[in-house]
Amino acid sequence: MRKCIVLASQSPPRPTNFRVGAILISRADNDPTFSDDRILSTGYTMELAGNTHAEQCCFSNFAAVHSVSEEEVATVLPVEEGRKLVMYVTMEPCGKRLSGNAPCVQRIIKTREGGRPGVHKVYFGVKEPGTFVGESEGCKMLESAGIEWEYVGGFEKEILKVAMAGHENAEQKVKEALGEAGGDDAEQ
Ligand SMILES: Nc1nc(=O)c(N)c(NC[C@H](O)[C@H](O)[C@H](O)COP(=O)(O)O)[nH]1
Ligand SMILES: [Zn+2]
Repeated sequence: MRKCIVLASQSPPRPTNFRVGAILISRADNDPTFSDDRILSTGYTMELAGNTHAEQCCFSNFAAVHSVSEEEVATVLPVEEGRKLVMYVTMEPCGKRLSGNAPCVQRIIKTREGGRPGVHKVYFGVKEPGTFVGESEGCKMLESAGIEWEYVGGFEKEILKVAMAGHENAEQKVKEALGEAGGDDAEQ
C-alpha cells in the first residue's frame, strides 16, 4: 500500500478526480508473508494520456509491454499454477465515473473474460469518498463478479491527503472524508 501511495503522489493534482496509485502483483498461493510477490505492473492517475485512472494505467502499461491494447490485457496476463493475480490500489476501484469512461471495476472484471483467472483479489486503503459519485459501488460490483476484496486500514489520512491534493480546500475535504471513512484519526 505504501508503494501505491508513492505512485499516487506522482499524479498531477486535479479538482475533478482523485490521485490514486495501483500495483498488479503475481502472488504465490502458499506464501503467507507475501515474500514471493512479483510486481507485474504499476500505474497512477493520469500517468497515461487522457483522463486515465490508476488501475487503467496499470493494465495499459502491462498491455503495452506485451504489445496488445489495454482492452486485450486479459490475453497476456500470466496464468500460473500455484499463483494468483492481486491488485493493490490506494482507493476502492471506481464503479462509476462522472466522465462516463469505463469504470475500473469493469476493467478488472474484464481480466477474467474467456474463463481466465484474471485478477483474483483487490486490496484498497479507502472506500471512494462521496465527492463525485456519492455512495461507491465498487466493492459491490467486485463481489457480484466473484472477485474478492480487502480493506487495508491505517493509511486513510495519507491516502486521502494525496488523493484530494488538487481539490478546493483539500484539508477540510480530507477531514470530512475521514469522518466518512471512520478513520481512527478522523477527529484530528
Ligand atoms: N479508483 C480510482 N482510481 C483513479 O485513478 C481515480 N481517479 C478515481 N476517481 C474516482 C472518481 O469517481 C472519478 O475520478 C470521478 O467520478 C470523475 O470521473 P473521471 O475520473 O473524470 O472519469 N478512482
Ligand atoms: Zn477508476
